Amino acid sequence: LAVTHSPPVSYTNTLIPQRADPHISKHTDGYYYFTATVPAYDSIIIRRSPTIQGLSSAPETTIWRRKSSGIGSNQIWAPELHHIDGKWYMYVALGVANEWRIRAFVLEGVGANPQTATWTEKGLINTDWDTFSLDAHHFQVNGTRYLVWAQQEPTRTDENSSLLLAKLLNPWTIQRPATVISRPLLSWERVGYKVNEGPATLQKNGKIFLTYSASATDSNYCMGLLTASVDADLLDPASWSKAPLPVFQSNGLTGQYGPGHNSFTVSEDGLSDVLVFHDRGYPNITGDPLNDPNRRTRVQKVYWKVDGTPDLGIPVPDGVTPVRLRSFSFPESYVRDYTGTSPSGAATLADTLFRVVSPGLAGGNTVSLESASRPGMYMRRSGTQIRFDAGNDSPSASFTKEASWMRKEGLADAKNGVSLEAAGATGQYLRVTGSEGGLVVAAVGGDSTQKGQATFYLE
Ligand SMILES: OC[C@@H]1O[C@@H](O)[C@H](O)[C@H]1O
Repeated sequence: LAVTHSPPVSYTNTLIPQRADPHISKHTDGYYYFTATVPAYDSIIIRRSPTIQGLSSAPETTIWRRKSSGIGSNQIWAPELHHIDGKWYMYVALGVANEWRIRAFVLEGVGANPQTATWTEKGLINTDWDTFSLDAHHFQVNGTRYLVWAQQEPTRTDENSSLLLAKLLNPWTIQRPATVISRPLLSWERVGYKVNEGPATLQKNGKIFLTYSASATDSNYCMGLLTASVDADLLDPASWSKAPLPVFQSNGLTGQYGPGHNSFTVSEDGLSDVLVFHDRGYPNITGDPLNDPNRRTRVQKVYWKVDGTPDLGIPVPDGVTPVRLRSFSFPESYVRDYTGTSPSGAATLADTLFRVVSPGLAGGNTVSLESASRPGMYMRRSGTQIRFDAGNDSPSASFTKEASWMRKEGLADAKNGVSLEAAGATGQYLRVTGSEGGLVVAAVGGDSTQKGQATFYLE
């Protein structure tokens, strides 16, 4: 299985404050379309931009507003915009005033640009049960259109929602009966509320990866992963295997809490998969988390494991998204963060994420590598060894120099690779010593092995 390697992405988080359940989709007109839940739960908005980062400042159009009575006169949750057979469809959960009655609903939009399209109501998605239903997501596999959504099963009222799947007869009508493909049975799915919701899909390597969110929408909120083969009978629950542990969750070191209700899109160059999700920048919430307006939209790159499955890693810190440095000499190993003077054990994706700080701590045209999983920790040379140490507000001159590097063309691949020469130590380069990721700083002569050890690909 060919592992997907793609150039780094560069986005700045937070992308959009106070926008939850973010849905970004790239359309054939070259625009990214964004919709999400607004804190007042009273309208459906759309933004568009030729770039993902541009969505942060793009004007927001309201295409639908809360009604005075009936369905749509209360919560408006988790809209998703899909273009199907030449028309736009907005899947959204709508509530009814003065009662806890939320149901999945569909709007249809006619017009090239959904911000100016003519929107009409196609009505409720008629499922088998008249119960709490939300977070409908449309996807297509081998030409068949499916809808997956969250709904409370009438026989399991001690739980809030399971994930249901059905074929679509048309964009607003499912083929019944639907199939339950996942229930909130694992401990991490049942903290605060017993929830499986916010499904999203990504297809690659002959597989369909369905992420979903679990537990209450506070810092316990996290994401799970269901996987099936694209050739399987997706309506057979046995076709889906569930990851036993969360694949994305709160991270105190990066300051990200309750990440979830994601969508997937692709980078501008079309080469990278991009995870779009919401979280908060603080763990503690007073009152019902749904009344806290600060779920914000964030984006980061999806990496792929050698077994062809997605690796979401950790929610990265605020600021510019990090990169990985893959070794030229040891193609499946990466520069990694570690404590002490050498790495031990297998590296996680998180260990290999670095922010390229430019200019570096030594200023000028140096760069520094800051660990994204341990913000504030910098890669520095200590004699011929490499350590990761905390920079502080007034780092010593020796620290800034030892933690700064000259970014050069790759010694073994000038076109695509990079090499890092120690600032203030001409000819001394960062070199990886083996597939376990040990690092040294040493001279590189004409020897191709040494040049290879000193060359990295940014991802
Ligand atoms: O944001 C409103 C709701 O909160 C989450 O629980 C759901 O996924 C979403 O529909």
